Amino acid sequence: MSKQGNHRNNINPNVMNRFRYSQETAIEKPFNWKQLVRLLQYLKPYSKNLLPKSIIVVLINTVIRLAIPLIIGYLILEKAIYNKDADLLVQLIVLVGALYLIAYIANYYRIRWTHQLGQNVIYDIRKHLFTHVQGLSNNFFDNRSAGSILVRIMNDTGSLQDLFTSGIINLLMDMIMLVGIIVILFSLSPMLTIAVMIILPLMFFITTKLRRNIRRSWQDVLIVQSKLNSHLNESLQGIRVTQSFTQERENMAFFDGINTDTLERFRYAIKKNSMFRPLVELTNAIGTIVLIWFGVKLIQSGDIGIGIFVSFAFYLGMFWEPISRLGQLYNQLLMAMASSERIFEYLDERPIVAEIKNPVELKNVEGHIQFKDVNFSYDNKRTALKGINLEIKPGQTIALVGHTGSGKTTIANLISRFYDVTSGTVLIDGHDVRDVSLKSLRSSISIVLQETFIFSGTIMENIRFGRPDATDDEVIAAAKAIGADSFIEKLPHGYETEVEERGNILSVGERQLISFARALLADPKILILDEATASIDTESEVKIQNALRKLLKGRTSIIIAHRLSTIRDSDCIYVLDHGKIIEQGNHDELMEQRGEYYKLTTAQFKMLDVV
Ligand SMILES: Nc1ncnc2c1ncn2[C@@H]1O[C@H](COP(=O)(O)OP(=O)(O)OP(=O)(O)O)[C@@H](O)[C@H]1O
Repeated sequence: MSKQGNHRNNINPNVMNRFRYSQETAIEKPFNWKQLVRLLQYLKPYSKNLLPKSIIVVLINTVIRLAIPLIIGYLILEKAIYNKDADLLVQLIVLVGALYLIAYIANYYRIRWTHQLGQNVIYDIRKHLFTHVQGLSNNFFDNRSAGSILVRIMNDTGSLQDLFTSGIINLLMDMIMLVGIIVILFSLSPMLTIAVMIILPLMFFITTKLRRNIRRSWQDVLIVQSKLNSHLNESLQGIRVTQSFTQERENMAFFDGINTDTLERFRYAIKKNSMFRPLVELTNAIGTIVLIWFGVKLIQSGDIGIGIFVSFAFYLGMFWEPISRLGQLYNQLLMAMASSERIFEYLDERPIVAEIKNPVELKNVEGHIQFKDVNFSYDNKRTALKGINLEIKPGQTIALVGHTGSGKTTIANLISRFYDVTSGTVLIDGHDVRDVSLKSLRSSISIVLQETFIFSGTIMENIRFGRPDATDDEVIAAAKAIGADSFIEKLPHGYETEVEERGNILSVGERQLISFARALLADPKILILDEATASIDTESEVKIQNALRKLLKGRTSIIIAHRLSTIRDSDCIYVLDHGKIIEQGNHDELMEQRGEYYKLTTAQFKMLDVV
């Protein structure tokens, strides 16, 4: 700990400030039944098989455990032994043995089925959450780190496991047990019962007093865990940059810091948590003392027999068990409340880009795109696009050029409806994109980005991503058409070479070629190339130009490029500046105008001359 502290002290504070992650904020809400009921909905699919089966075995087990002390104390001691009835004694012993056996079998199935039930429910919640998160709009992901989303899908659902595995079913068992014991105790000796029950308020006090503390401390653990995940995720993704700037020590210092924080908060939560059981056991001890002291007096005065006292002792032993377990369940519930609040927060998140009821299904897309007076802001503060009007006829190729941050990618984002316009309309084949089903819209568009995402799997699978039903021959044909085939053939296992997530074994240009092949195979009507050729060297670019010509043929294409040589042949070039179109026309027209495009082009030629 002190070592870690020293480690941190030597680091420039400016560096430590670099590590800021969008953090989970603790959601403070009191325990609420509505939330629990919502959580319990996940049991519904099992209401006809696993749930009733588990309840039946729990009931059998509970009833037997309740009956045994009565048989031993009241029937065996008070009736059979007291009356010296040997036959009855043997029968009762056989009965107790048989009941124990049944209880053990029931218990075996209780454990098996409740665990099965718990695992199934967690599987369902995780699936529901992942499916939901996957359908959320881009702005959701803009504001959250991958690490914090990961924590909710994995850790938060995981912490519900105990509740569904043992908690809920045990709750039933414990409640029946408690009520059963109280009823039996009262019927055996009301006076002794009242004496022993004096401890109940103490129990209640303990559970309510610790309640808030425990809940908060578990939330704290989840918060730092999410920070740790975010940092790990970022560190691993940026490992090369970290190593090249020799920032490992700073990275490590920060990691140490949050790792220690996690450990400490966990320790604190455990400390709070572990106070429950000893306190329950303390009350247990007090109860036993009261029983012996008061029970012996009642026996001496002849108010109760020895058999009733023995039954009492049995029941008292059993009585604290469900109370202590209910305390445990209470903890589980508090943790489940914290986790489920966080899970439901995501589940209640609605995609901002939502489909209308009965959306238009785009069929036989022609690829006619129009922007009418489009204004857009990502955050309602800064304007990304201002008064954009443009029209791309089916099969045309247009180019978007302009300085960094001028709004080129934003136009592409609005065509695919990753975001909705702030005002104005974007039309595809005459339909407002907001009226069109997202699936039919996005499956008509392929986007090739500069930063290509390669999924873990084979090269073949990666190219097939855009059209999962394509045959191997079709995949290979697409790769050949693009010119990717020659480098793929040289890989150790050709098309079957496994690439890890992000495709680290491939060069940036090779990844780019794969994404071209992916786009060609998907055969979209609309193609968006966002800086897609930026990572390809000039020699390969000649090949790529040929491939591009094939790729663009018969499609409406939008090319975003800083390297202006790639867009010369476009039907129309739009020059953007601070979210506005400031010039438009084909290459020759714009060169004649001697405006911004002319300046950009000549600047690039001069740079090439210098090189
Ligand atoms: N997800 C986002 N949230 C908030 N603002 C954003 C987001 N994405 C982009 N912006 C802002 O919107 C403006 C336009 O960005 P855009 O990505 O369209 O620029 P660009 O012309 O494609 O730039 P580049 O040539 O660097 O790719 C910029 O000011 C940028 O900071």
